[in-house]
Amino acid sequence: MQKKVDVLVKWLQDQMKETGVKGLLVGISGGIDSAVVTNLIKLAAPDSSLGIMMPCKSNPTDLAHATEVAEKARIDHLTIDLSRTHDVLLSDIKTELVTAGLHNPDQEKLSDANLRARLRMSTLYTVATNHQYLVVGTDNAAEWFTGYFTKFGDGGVDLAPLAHLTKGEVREMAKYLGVPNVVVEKQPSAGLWEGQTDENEMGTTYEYIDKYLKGEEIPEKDKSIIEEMNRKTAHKREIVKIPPKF
Ligand SMILES: Nc1ncnc2c1ncn2[C@@H]1O[C@H](COP(=O)(O)OP(=O)(O)OC[C@H]2O[C@@H]([n+]3cccc(C(=O)O)c3)[C@H](O)[C@@H]2O)[C@@H](O)[C@H]1O
Ligand SMILES: Nc1ncnc2c1ncn2[C@@H]1O[C@H](COP(=O)(O)OP(=O)(O)OP(=O)(O)O)[C@@H](O)[C@H]1O
Ligand SMILES: [Mg+2]
Repeated sequence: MQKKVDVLVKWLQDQMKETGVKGLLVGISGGIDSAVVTNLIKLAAPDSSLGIMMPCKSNPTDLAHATEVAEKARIDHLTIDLSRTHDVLLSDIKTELVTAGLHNPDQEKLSDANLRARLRMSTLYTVATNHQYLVVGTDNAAEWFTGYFTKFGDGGVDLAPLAHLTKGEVREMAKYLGVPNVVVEKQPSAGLWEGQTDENEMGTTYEYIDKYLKGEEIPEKDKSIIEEMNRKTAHKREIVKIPPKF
């Protein structure tokens, strides 16, 4: 595991050198992926790394876990609460849509959720510009393959160091790096609405996604969910589409 950590830390340091930035930052959610990235950026840039907690009508336990992660990693951190901003922007958008007779209530929960992820992205880039840092993302191989992230939200980052690690490998790395147990053991959740868990929403499990990625056998039903997610989200892994030259 030390070798894997060394490879990722060196890669992060190389990216800093190549781009000439002064440091690295990450959003710390209280979940395991950002906990691992927090530790990696602190190792890569001990004096120029930053974690940002961004509750947005979130469960207060998540902020408590995020604070534990940051304190244990001894990383500089700050909290920016996005609840009020989210309320204002969402209600302004909704008012205009309702007035124009264009509001679609069936999509309300998802657009509310994705706005949270995109406000976090905007916040991270605002601080990144201020500090001349890069924004480090937390997507692991399972999330990257299935496209289980918000396009230009938590997917809108400069670097994605965990993109080749399965969720199981992220968990092993978290234990190795000393991430608090309560974070290692909790259910993965995007925290975008009350009671959301990744596995419930996806309709399959990280265990099956990890197995699939390692070329192991999994039930046909899960295989088709995973392949369908991958197919439908191809656009999230590409840069913006442009028309052919004319
Ligand atoms: N074929 C295509 N080519 C180009 N663009 C295409 C497209 N199909 C949709 N789009 C665009 O993409 C948008 C849909 O993508 P997107 O906005 O990402 O939205 P969508 O994939 O519908 O939702 C994001 C999913 O990621 C989950 N999530 C989000 C954030 C964090 C985490 C987590 O694990 O922490 C999970 C969230 O719970 C939800 O299930 C459409 O509104 C459209 O603008
Ligand atoms: N409340 C939050 N504060 C700061 N950053 C957040 C918050 N919620 C989400 N994020 C950012 O969005 C990323 C995507 O969330 P995601 O849930 O996939 O990762 P995680 O919470 O670290 O791990 P897990 O998938 O196990 O819950 C987080 O890793 C973090 O960088
Ligand atoms: Mg989470």
